[in-house]
Amino acid sequence: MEIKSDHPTRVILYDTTLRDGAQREGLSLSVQDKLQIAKLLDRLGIPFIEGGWPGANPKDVQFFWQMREEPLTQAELVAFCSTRRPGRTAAEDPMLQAILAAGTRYVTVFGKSWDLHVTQGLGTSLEENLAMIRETLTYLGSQGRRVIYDAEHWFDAYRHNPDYALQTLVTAAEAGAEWLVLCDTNGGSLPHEIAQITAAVLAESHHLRHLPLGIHTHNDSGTAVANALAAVQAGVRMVQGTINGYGERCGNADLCSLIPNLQLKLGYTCLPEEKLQHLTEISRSISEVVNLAPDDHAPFVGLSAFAHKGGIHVSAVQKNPLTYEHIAPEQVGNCRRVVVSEQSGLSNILSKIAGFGFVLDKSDPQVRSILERLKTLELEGYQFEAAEASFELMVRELLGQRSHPFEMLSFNISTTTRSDWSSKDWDPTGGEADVQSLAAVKIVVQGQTRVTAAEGNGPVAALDGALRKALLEFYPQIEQIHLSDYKVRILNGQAGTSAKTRVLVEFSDGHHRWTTVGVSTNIIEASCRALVEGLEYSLLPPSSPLPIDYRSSATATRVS
Ligand SMILES: CC(=O)SCCNC(=O)CCNC(=O)[C@H](O)C(C)(C)COP(=O)(O)OP(=O)(O)OC[C@H]1O[C@@H](n2cnc3c(N)ncnc32)[C@H](O)[C@@H]1OP(=O)(O)O
Ligand SMILES: CC(=O)C(=O)O
Repeated sequence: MEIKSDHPTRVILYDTTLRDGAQREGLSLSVQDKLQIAKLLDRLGIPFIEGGWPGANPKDVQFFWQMREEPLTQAELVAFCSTRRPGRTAAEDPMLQAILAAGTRYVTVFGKSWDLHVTQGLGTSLEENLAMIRETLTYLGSQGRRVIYDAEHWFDAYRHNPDYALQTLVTAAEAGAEWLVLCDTNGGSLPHEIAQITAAVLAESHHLRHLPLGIHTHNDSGTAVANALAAVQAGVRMVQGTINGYGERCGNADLCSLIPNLQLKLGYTCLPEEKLQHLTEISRSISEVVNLAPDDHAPFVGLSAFAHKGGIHVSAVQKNPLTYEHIAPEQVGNCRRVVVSEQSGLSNILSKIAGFGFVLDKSDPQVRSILERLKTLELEGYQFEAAEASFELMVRELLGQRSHPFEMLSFNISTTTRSDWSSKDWDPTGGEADVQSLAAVKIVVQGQTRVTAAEGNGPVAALDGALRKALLEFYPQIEQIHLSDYKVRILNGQAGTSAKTRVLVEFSDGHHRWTTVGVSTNIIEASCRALVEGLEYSLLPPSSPLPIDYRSSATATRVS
């Protein structure tokens, strides 16, 4: 397929997550990860996917090799490399042989534009750098490769020595480049500078064989996306960036922001409309593959990008989403969320409890009592936006809809050490059971009292074990439930050992996750409250498909 920028509103996307993105500190991709990401980008409809620098490391060589077995469905896979080294021919340069061996139709070559880099980085003459650009591109062209030319440090180069910078671009154009990409490599430029310098390059188009221009920006000034948008508005037709803005130092231009801004705000076409709706899913899938927690606050695709917390906002959004949303979340495959906290008003409560199946009116005193209880508990240290399962149980309690599948009457926990504990080297893993906890619980389940005990390497594990022992007999589904996260926060540190502790416990049944909260001056009690609520929540019947309408009578009726 021919990838062209012949329509005035078409912007060609070029993804470099697998190359420049992989230069991010803390990110390391296996060949399998790279293959998976390439497929996700292909599915999103990205036309150019830069796969890596074959020859720079054996992993990238292997990746390109494997990609031959599993070709992409619509995207062009691109191999990346530098111009030849000074003082040798292109054909002799092993890097260029590795690039050819990668077997892609397109290659991207980066060359020096800034005289400072030529004399101090490469340690060669300005003439030799021009020869390196010319001979590399000519050689790759003679081997049947189509070349995208990345002009490294373009904007700094142009500011320092515009004549020489332009000579490098003219050289690349005359040597057969198909695209000239202006790179803000150090990420130091601001949008107005990008716009001015891009316009100056476009004014020289007749010397550049009227080749289309691209933009590649870094986020060191926090303006990578704005800079890329400024360049597009000035006339470039290719945008290079990475998913989630991964990249060296402060990252590259984030395609997850760029694409919707270009497409939904500025009227350019980058992706087919139906593909844009996959953006959130692809962003999160890629963060999963690279093993980095997604940024919840990322524009467009973050979990909180359309989460409304302030009561004023929720009230208005329910009347018309345009009041506090810049686009409809569905356009990028995200969704609107309402969170409950001390910042809530009645509208937050109504919206949230409708999700639990309860439909009430704003004028209903029960709604106000839920709101008041929420605010009182948040003052005591609870945090319900992070613990929606506890919030649902509290709502059910206040509406007389909490079923209490069991009741914990009391618990007793002891922790003992081995006799030689103080003389042993400390093992932070708890290793050889130097410390053991024993928990006993007394609970009533379906009218029957049970006393059970269990050991664990800590008090919470022992308590969890004892509770499960009692519950399994009545609720075998408890077997599937496990604790997936446990967070502790000291709320008033200055109070020392009598400070309040907030415990958040996350549970999972392998399909769903839910979180509960407990607050107490005693960390064991706070944990126990969160534990008990988490297990109780798992025993709630599945949400009723029809919400229950509390508006017309005291007795609940289903809304049809
Ligand atoms: C702006 C960018 O993001 S460019 C891409 C940057 N990415 C990376 O560097 C990741 C991959 N890099 C690597 O694996 C290694 O650096 C390699 C394999 C490329 C080179 O490794 P080495 O040969 O050991 O060299 P080293 O990394 O120490 O130095 C880089 C060399 O490339 C040269 N070089 C830099 N840019 C260019 C260029 N455009 N054309 C030719 N040579 C270049 C430097 O002058 C330096 O050469 P020198 O050793 O003669 O001084
Ligand atoms: C080519 C490239 O990655 C840069 O100049 O930033």
